[in-house]
Amino acid sequence: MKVLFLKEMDRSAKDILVKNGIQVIVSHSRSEADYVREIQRDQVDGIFCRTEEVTPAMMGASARLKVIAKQGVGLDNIDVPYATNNGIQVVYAPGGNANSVAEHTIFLMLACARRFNYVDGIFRAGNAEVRYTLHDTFELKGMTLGLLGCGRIGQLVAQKAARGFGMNVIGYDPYLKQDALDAAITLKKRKEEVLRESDFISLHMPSTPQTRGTVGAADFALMKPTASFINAARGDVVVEKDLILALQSGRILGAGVDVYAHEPIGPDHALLKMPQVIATPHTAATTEQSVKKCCSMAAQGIVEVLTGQKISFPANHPKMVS
Ligand SMILES: NC(=O)C1=CN([C@@H]2O[C@H](COP(=O)(O)OP(=O)(O)OC[C@H]3O[C@@H](n4cnc5c(N)ncnc54)[C@H](OP(=O)(O)O)[C@@H]3O)[C@@H](O)[C@H]2O)C=CC1
Ligand SMILES: O=C(O)C(=O)CO
Repeated sequence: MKVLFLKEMDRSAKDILVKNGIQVIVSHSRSEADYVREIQRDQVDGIFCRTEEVTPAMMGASARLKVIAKQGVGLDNIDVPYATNNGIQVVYAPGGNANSVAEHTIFLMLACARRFNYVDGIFRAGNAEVRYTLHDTFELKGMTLGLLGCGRIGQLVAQKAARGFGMNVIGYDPYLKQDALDAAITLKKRKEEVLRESDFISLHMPSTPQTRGTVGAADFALMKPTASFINAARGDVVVEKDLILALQSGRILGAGVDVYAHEPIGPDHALLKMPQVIATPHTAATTEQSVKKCCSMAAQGIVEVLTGQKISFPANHPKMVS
């Protein structure tokens, strides 16, 4: 049995697979055509990905393909309907990176509240007296955080924000009920209520055909002009040009952004040009703990599909789609 890693993965993934008699091939391809050639040549049983696209052409290139594994949570880079229709299982790592992303979200909020880019830039440029001219910085305590999407990550953010920082947390999630949620969150029936009442809006919903492009100018228009927008979920859920305009026009105060409509972005991207934007290059889940956990969970999923053996532990269990 052979599994193709679309990029190099953490050692933990390879160790689990090799221990279970599965050969690992690490790809050096960067284009769909090259991946297809490799998959065709090696007739692999599995594909292991991070955020690389896994397309029907790639899945169709090996008659032996039984499993796609994702080191992470968002499955928007995998054509799941194609996999399902062709009997290919998709395994992933729900919750595996939730704490890292929740901590990163808090970091983005704090950095916005303290105008970190501005202060850091001016300090490095030689002005250590910026405290005398600094304005518009504030504590998180007492502020209202509005979550759009209250799943695993949203609920962890809520716990940290409410219990760690004394924030009020409200949320919108059309698929969850109040009694299924962490007590830190007060669920609102309408997204508009959350947008109007919050000092921070933080996005934690997946990118799906239903959510793509659903946060735009009308939503930014409802936010307080003193509010900041945080996105460590997916860039294409937001109409990025509307976010840029809302920031450039001062319609909203700032933003903390980890994900973009088209990744990777270059140094000339408008979001990187604004001091009121704290930007990271999709690193919210990039911690040692999260990478190891997600790699192990996804690798366990591959072993279960390819060998039929159950090796998982309840708290660290991969989820199968299709
Ligand atoms: N920046 C990064 O590195 C990372 C980003 N992510 C992103 O974060 C997303 C959330 O992750 P996680 O919390 O673990 O996932 P979960 O599935 O646990 O939570 C997502 C929640 O959003 C809900 N939801 C779906 N559509 C909407 C909507 N229109 N409005 C409000 N809520 C909605 C979902 O409902 P339902 O389940 O019923 O669809 C679910 O309750 C991932 O899908 C991924 O894209 C995740 C990890 C790392
Ligand atoms: O888990 C995910 O969805 C990620 O974006 C990891 O980088």
